[in-house]
Parts: sequence; C-alpha cells; structure tokens
Amino acid sequence: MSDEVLIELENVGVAFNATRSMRGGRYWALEDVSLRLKRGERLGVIGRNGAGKSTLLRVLAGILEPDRGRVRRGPVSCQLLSLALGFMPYLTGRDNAVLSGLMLGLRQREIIARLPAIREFSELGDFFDEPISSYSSGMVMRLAFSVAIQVEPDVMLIDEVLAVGDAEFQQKSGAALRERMRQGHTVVLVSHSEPEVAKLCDRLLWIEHGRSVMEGDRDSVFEAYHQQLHLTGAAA
Ligand SMILES: Nc1ncnc2c1ncn2[C@@H]1O[C@H](COP(=O)(O)OP(=O)(O)OP(=O)(O)O)[C@@H](O)[C@H]1O
Repeated sequence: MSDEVLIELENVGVAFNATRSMRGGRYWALEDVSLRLKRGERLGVIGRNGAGKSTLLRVLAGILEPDRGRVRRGPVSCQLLSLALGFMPYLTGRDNAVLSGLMLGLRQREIIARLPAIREFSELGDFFDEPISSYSSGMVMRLAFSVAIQVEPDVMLIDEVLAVGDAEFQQKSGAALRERMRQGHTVVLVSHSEPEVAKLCDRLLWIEHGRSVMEGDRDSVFEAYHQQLHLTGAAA
C-alpha cells in the first residue's frame, strides 16, 4: 500500500428528510465520520443495521454530497457495486456496460474493446443483449461485477453484493477481487459477513449511529466490536 491518499473525509455528515413518523425535520444518517483512504488499501466497513455504511459508500463514490464536513478527492474513478445500482432498466446489459465504462472515464473504444471479456465473465450469454429489466437481481450483480472487474476503477466500493449469485459465481468473483487486490487495487467493502471481511480486508472502520467508533487493523477492531456486542447482548 502506498501513502497516497485517494479520498479524505473530515467530520462528514449527511442528513435526509425525516419521515412523518419521525416527526419530520432532518435526520442525520451520517453524523461524524473521518477517513483517509489510501491507494492499495483493503478497507472493511462494519457496524449494525442502519449505522450509515451504505450512505458512507455513496459519499465516497461522489453520489452524495455531505451536508457537513469536508471531502477531499484526488483524480480517481470510483465504482459503487450495490444492489440499488443505477443501471438503466430499458437498456441492454451491453449498453449499460458501455454507459458504466463511460461514466468511469473510459473512452468509447476502450470500453467496446472490453465488452467480450465483460460478457464472458458475466456468463449472461444471450441475456447480455436483453434489457436488464428482464434480469434477476443476481444477474444484475453479475453484470455490475463483470464491468467493475474489467474496467478497473481506481477504487471499488462494494456494498453487500458478494453474497449475491450462485456459489460458483461467488467463488469466481471473490477470486477475481482478491487478484485485483493483489495487484494493488483499492477496495472498500461493506458486509455483514465477518468471514468475508476477514478474508478480504486488512483494515476496518467501525461505525455506529453515523459516527466513527474505531478505525485500525482488522483484528483489533473486530475484537473491540465483539466485546461491545457481547456487552450489549446484541447481534450484528
Ligand atoms: N435516501 C434516504 N432517505 C432517507 N433516509 C435514508 C436514505 N438512505 C438511508 N437512509 C437512512 O439512513 C440511515 C443509515 O442508512 P444506511 O443504509 O447507510 O445504513 P447501513 O449501515 O448501510 O444499514 P444496513 O446494514 O441495514 O444496510 C438509516 O436509518 C436509513 O433509513
């Protein structure tokens, strides 16, 4: 891992409009999170349901602007892999792959040259040329993962998607991801699967109620997290 900081968050907060049952007003999904993401880092983000993990990934991806705090970003391309992904349902897998590549800063001919590899990795067969409204959620994730693996963004932000798809594809995507990490790619992974996080990440950020609780090497953060779960008797 190099010392080059790709994205830096300083006391970042994101507020949403609260629902009527919450009596309106603003609701802080992220309250105060600071983070320095370095090139080549394999960062896991852990925390209970609703802690703000997905919101944090959307800030890192540049999809959400913070309502407080500061984000400093180098000239990096980020790809967010999430089940709530922004594909166009009426376009084919192929056209969505081209769009994603363009949005990640590739030239049209670069992404077109990679289409056969994307189609092959996805194992979508003829579905690659069908509108993705006809895909299952597992098929959408196959497409998204295949694009990300072939396009090679500077930063891959992965939100609970590795468990989607059948066991064979999970194994293949996990292996492809580990290979990318071995080559020094930067990955941020949100997952409730501790074995997955333990296998892929060497550093962890633990957040609760939108605030950073602890950041550090994987084993120390897991230890503190488990201790707290034990104390509160709560499940992750
Ligand atoms: N677009 C939105 N509008 C309103 N509230 C939102 C929106 N997105 C997230 N929230 C709220 O912000 C809080 C944090 O949500 P977020 O999805 O970031 O948590 P999470 O840690 O990823 O949760 P989980 O582990 O359950 O996926 C939640 O209370 C959620 O309901």
